[in-house]
Amino acid sequence: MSTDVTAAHPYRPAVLAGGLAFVSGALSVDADYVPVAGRQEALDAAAERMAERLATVGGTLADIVKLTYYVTDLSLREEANRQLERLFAEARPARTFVEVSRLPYGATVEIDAIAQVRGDSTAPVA
Ligand SMILES: CC(=[NH2+])C(=O)[O-]
Repeated sequence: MSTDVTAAHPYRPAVLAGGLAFVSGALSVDADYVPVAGRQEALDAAAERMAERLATVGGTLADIVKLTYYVTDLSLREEANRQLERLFAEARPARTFVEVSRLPYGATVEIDAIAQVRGDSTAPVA
């Protein structure tokens, strides 16, 4: 999936502050902002886009300490739990999981994150 990390938005995909990376919410949409269909596919799309945003400040999934999931259907929680196990194994981040009435572009999932970016990152903020 191509990304929107360089697209024009009035916010940055991720911001470094005090050794932490704050990742803007990543939606389950494709490169044309069309909502990704399918429960697992939507979760995976949002996670992939969140990881791309984190990468703009040199972070990886291994750096994540907190996730927040916003979903339009709370019954996605079981699939989201399996996704977390798949992506993070034992290195489990903290998480908040909430149902919301609507998300931008008709997406069904949005994920944001806080990460502790390690190492000597020289990645520019996009
Ligand atoms: C999609 C998103 N992060 C926003 O703030 O609209």
